[in-house]
Amino acid sequence: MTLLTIENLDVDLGGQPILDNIHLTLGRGEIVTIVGPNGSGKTTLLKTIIGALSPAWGRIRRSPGLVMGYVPQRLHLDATLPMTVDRFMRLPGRHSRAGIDQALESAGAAGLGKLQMSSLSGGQFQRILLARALLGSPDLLILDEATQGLDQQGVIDFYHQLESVRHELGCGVLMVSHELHVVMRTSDRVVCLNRSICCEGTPEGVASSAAYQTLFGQGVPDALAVYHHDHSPRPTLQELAS
Ligand SMILES: Nc1ncnc2c1ncn2[C@@H]1O[C@H](COP(=O)(O)OP(=O)(O)OP(=O)(O)O)[C@@H](O)[C@H]1O
Repeated sequence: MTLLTIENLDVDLGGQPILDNIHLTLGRGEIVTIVGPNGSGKTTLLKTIIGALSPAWGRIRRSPGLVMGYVPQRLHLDATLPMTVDRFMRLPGRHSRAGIDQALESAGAAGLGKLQMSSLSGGQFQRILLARALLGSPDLLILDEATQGLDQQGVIDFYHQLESVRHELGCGVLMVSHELHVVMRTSDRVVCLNRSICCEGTPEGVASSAAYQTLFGQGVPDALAVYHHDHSPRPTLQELAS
C-alpha cells in the first residue's frame, strides 16, 4: 500500500530554489533513507512532507487518514528543567498510560519513565524521541538524523530498533542519515539527494552508481561486500570490524 507519493516537487526558501523536481513514493513496511551532502535539502524535504513547509510547485499525496510520527534533527531541553521521561511523554496529551508504556517498549525504552530527561544518555534520549513519535501508532515514521551524536554501536542499536518498530507496527520509515555504512545495511531503498534526486534504488544499486560515488567516494560497496542483510542477531562492532 502506498503511503506517500511526491510528484514534481519544487521547494524555495528565502527566495532561493532548494528542491527541484522531486519524485518519490513510499509504501507501508518500507525503510527508505535519504542521503546527501550538507545543505542538499534533506531536512527541507522532510519538513515539506510533514507539512511544515509549502511546495513552490508539485504535490504531495498522502494516503487518506495517514498518521505521521516525526523525530526532529535536534531537540534542546534546558538541563536545569526538572522533567521526567513520563512527563515528557505526556506533553503531547491525549495518550493513555498504556499507550505511553507501549510506545516506550516499542522504542526499546521501557523502564526509563521515572528518569530525568537531563540524566539520559544520548542513545536513551533518542529512544525517547522515537517513543514520542510512536504515540498514536504512525503509519509513516519520519526521522531526521536521529542518530546524530551517538557512537557507532549506539547507531547500530538504534537502527535495529527501527527495524523492529517497522516489523511490529508495519509502518513505513523515511529517514535522513549521514551514517552511510549503517544506512546501506538497514534500508530497503536509498535516495541520494543533492537538491534533486541524483540516484535511487537498492542500497547495492545506489552504492555502485556513478552519481553516488561522485558524492561519497567508493568505500561503501566494500562495506556491503562483507555484510549480508539479516534481521538477527545484531552485528557487534567486533563483527563489523573483522
Ligand atoms: N529558512 C531558510 N531560509 C533560507 N534558506 C534556508 C532556510 N532553511 C534552510 N535553508 C537553506 O536550504 C538549503 C538546504 O538546507 P537543509 O537543511 O534542507 O539541508 P540538509 O541536506 O538537511 O543539510 P544538513 O545535512 O547539513 O542537515 C541550505 O543551503 C540551507 O542554507
